Amino acid sequence: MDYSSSKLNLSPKSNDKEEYSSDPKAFEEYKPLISSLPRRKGWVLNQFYHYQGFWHNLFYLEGLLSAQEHFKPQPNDIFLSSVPKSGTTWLKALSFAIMTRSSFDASTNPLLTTTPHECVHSLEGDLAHNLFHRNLDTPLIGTHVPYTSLPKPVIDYGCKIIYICREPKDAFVSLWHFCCKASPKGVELSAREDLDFEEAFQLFCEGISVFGPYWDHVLGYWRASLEFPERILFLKYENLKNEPVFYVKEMAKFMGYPFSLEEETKGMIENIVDLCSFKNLSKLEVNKSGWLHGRPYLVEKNAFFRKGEIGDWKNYLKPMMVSRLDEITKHKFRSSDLTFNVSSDA
Ligand SMILES: Nc1ncnc2c1ncn2[C@@H]1O[C@H](COP(=O)(O)OS(=O)(=O)O)[C@@H](OP(=O)(O)O)[C@H]1O
Repeated sequence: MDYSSSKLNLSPKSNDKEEYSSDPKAFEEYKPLISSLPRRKGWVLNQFYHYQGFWHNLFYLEGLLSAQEHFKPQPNDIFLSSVPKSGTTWLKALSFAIMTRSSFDASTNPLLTTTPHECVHSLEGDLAHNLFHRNLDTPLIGTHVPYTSLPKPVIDYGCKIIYICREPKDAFVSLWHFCCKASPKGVELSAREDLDFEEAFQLFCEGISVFGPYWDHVLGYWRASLEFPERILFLKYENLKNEPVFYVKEMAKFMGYPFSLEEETKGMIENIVDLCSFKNLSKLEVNKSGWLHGRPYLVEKNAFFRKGEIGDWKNYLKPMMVSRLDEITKHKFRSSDLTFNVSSDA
């Protein structure tokens, strides 16, 4: 099996415009709708469009519209869903390693030579921009699409979904760093307008971030997971970080690939946790250098591996910012029993 993205023909072209799609004609039909949507200044790309209650950049919006119209899942597909910067890369790696563990040993796993984002393609990104051609060997699909915007067959077929979320202050800090490393196509990073931290913070608080409002995205999947617990597994980055073995076991059970007693005794769960750890993945050559293709902006693969810690917000947010974000989180989640440890000492 070749998990690289080369088959997908998603390499960035040197003349890619700032807001491009892989084949502009493929999305022509969505132009009238898109041009009628409310829009705002985005973070990396110029515009965010407001669609079905969430903010999207053009590339992913076109992908989403196409997925809503054309995408047919297989009933055994498992969707790995998240708001950006909540643990997507890690979730992809873990799910891929769980699902493929009988096909590979420690020295042959594709994760050693292929990035997690190329092992598990994204619905509104890679797949939608490549007419949904996919590798059916591993029925895993990544997505940042909000629950209420998922293509209807994903819900109707009862596809399983694993959702990961992260404490919002850490998610914001991670997103800001990532956006500083991403550059619109055709624009040198050094020539790019700086992304002002305070301005990004203000936008994030107003709900204007990619696939945001952040809180609404989390709440959508949280409520759905309470309604359909057999179909949606809701994870928090912090819990996965603190108790990886427990949660990897839960994930495998949920996915329908439970660990046998023999596998557990042999330390298979620990092996997967180690393979997919930040420490291990971030030092692999494949994740250290080169560009990740198939994105609407230019970004190096190492931008997906920064620190991988809980509580890095303490190094960036002023006290006023901390209380503002904590207040928004409390307010937004007030009618749910969803909590993050929002105290400033977390
Ligand atoms: N294996 C592993 N373990 C723990 N943490 C990890 C791992 N891989 C990536 N990361 C950290 O996750 C942050 C990136 O978030 P995402 O993967 O959701 O980004 S994306 O949505 O796919 O663009 C980003 O967090 P920050 O370090 O806080 O910026 C990454 O460093």
